[in-house]
Amino acid sequence: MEFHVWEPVYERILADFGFGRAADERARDRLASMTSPFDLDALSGFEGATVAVAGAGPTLAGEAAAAAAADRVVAASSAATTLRDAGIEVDLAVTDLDGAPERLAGMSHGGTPVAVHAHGDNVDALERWVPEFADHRLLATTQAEPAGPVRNFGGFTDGDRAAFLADALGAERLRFVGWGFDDPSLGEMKAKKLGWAERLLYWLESRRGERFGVLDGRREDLVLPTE
Ligand SMILES: Nc1ncnc2c1ncn2[C@@H]1O[C@H](COP(=O)(O)OP(=O)(O)OP(=O)(O)O)[C@@H](O)[C@H]1O
Ligand SMILES: Nc1nc2c(c(=O)[nH]1)N=C(CO)CN2
Repeated sequence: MEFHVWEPVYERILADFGFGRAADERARDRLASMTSPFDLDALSGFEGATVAVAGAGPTLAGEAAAAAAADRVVAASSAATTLRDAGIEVDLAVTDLDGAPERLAGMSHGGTPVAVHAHGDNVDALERWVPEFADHRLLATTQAEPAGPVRNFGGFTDGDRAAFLADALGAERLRFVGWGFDDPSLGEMKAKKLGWAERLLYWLESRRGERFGVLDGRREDLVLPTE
């Protein structure tokens, strides 16, 4: 997604959470200084594919077979390790290093590409964990304006960024596994972030002309983030 398309939505997210753009840019620049450009050609087989987008909701373990049935699997944060533990190959993990960073770093050395995201509240985690990843398997991302090796494909939480990445890689169909928007176990902040994830997925499906099954029965209460 072009940054000028993402930017107005990004500004709304910043305002809603009270996050600062300058802090995101500092984090992006720190990540840029620690990483090198990632060749997207390394992510083959997404073009025209059915891609499972795995979230870390409580239903994930029970839906692992649906992930395995897809052509490609993109998994958010701890969903990547859950699938891995279930014996399912993950083609791309997406993380802001909030959950299971050590295991994700290990997976990168084992061959899994990992999109590592910089934002204003994870600079310490970037400093601590980025050097532990296999450099050539680390795709650096930002929610601010892209700079140097750090890219912006759109999206906010790990899960919806995984979906925007699959879209950018040319996926034909997205199938959501391990997503639960009404998860009562989530604290206030996580629930609010998941609310934005849902809205962003609604935007993505409308841009793609697709209907994501995970949003069935929910659209009437959703407002596009551009409106
Ligand atoms: N019920 C759910 N609970 C938590 N995450 C969910 C749920 N449903 C979908 N997801 C998606 O799974 C992603 C990974 O969640 P996880 O708790 O492992 O990561 P996280 O690093 O805390 O996420 P983030 O930092 O993006 O909030 C979330 O970013 C969200 O997009
Ligand atoms: N500045 C900032 N950006 C974010 C944050 C956050 O806590 N702070 N959390 C995210 C997903 O958990 C994604 N982006």
